[in-house]
This record gives sequence, C-alpha cells and structure tokens, in this order.
Amino acid sequence: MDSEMAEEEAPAPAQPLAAVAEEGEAEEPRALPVGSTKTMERVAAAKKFIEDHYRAQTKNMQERKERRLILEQQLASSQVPKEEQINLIKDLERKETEYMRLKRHRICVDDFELLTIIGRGAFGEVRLCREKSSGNIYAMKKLKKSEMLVRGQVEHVRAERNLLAEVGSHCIVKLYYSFQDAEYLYLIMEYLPGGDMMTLLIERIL
Ligand SMILES: Nc1ncnc2c1ncn2[C@@H]1O[C@H](COP(=O)(O)OP(=O)(O)OP(=O)(O)O)[C@@H](O)[C@H]1O
Repeated sequence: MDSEMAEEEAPAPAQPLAAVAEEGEAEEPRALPVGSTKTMERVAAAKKFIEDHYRAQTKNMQERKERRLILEQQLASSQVPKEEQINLIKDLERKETEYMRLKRHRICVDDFELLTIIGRGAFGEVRLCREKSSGNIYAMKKLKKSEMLVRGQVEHVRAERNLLAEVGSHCIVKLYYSFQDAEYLYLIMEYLPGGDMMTLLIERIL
C-alpha cells in the first residue's frame, strides 16, 4: 500500500480541563470560561474545516478503491494476458499517486509568470499571466484585502468568487483558480481579449 492509501491516525481528542485535575483530588465542578463570540466562531470554522477535510479524504480513498476494483473486474473478464493486467493496475496506481501529488500542491502567485497589465479594478490590477507548468495564458485579478475590508466589500467579493467558480456558462468568464497570500486575493480567470462591456456599449451607442 502506498502512502496515499495509508490510513491516517485520528488525532487524539483534547483532554477536558477537569480531567487534568490530579486523581483523588475532589474538585468542585467549575464552569469553564466561555470564549468570545469571535473565538467561538473561529472554533466552529476550524471544526468544520477539519470535518470537511477528513470527509473529503475518506471519499477520495473510497473512490480510488472503487476505480481499482472496476479495472480489476474488467481485466478479469477480458482476454488481456496476466502480465499485461499487472502492468495496467500498476499504471492506474501510478496515475492516482501523481494526481494526489498535484492536488496537494498549493497553487500560489509564484506558479505564474506575470505579463502585462490589462486592466484596473476597484481593488487592484488585472494582469495577463502565464502558468509556468502548462504555459496556459490567463487573466490574474489581484485584490488588496485591506482595501476590501476598509470598503466593506468582503462579502461582495466572496459572492463574485463563488459565482464565477460555480456557474458554468459561456456568458460568464471562467474562474480556474483562486488563492490568497497575506496581502492579496487572486482570481485566475480565462483571458477574454476584446475589452469590457462598457467600452463596447459606448462604442456601439455613440
Ligand atoms: N478575464 C479578463 N480578461 C481580460 N481582461 C479582463 C478580465 N478581467 C478583467 N479584465 C480587465 O480588467 C478591468 C478591471 O476588471 P474588473 O472589471 O473585473 O474589476 P472590478 O474591480 O470589478 O472593476 P469595477 O469595480 O470597475 O467593476 C476590466 O475592465 C477589463 O479591462
């Protein structure tokens, strides 16, 4: 079994404070201090993140096992020679491992070669860029986090990002990646040459 398939050990649950009291020492039950609303929100967000992460990981492992099983069943009922069957299964495992390796890679601004500036938005510039690994050209929209906070636009930007990520329409620009660093959010979109709608409308109307 390779490292991807290895089952992860569940982290030990945090020990409740009361349990830390020395054995035999009769302690009056004390109310634990409750964190501020902000802290409680962070705790809830972290809990959700961890749960989602492990759920996704379990699902991935299950799907991977199923893909292997399907291939094994297909090969068992085929005329493919035994040696060839072993090679095909090894090939599948190699591709699965490579896929997991690529998935683990956290994409960041260094994965792109920054080219010319093609526009300016409310929170920063839009640049043409080239993905180093594939050579693909995209439009990179860079949004300054502090500006978004000052103008109270965090929810609008989040909605824009979610909409671009979820809608699959030829009328809406495609979003390929989104990521952030300490200062900026980045949206990596399909590059649409030809200018924006407002310029087009002005040209057509005037
Ligand atoms: N995917 C893209 N392909 C090509 N050019 C783009 C792309 N996205 C943005 N641009 C260019 O960058 C400019 C600013 O981008 P965008 O309109 O998304 O920013 P914004 O912050 O929403 O701006 P505004 O507040 O003015 O609407 C656009 O007018 C356009 O010229």
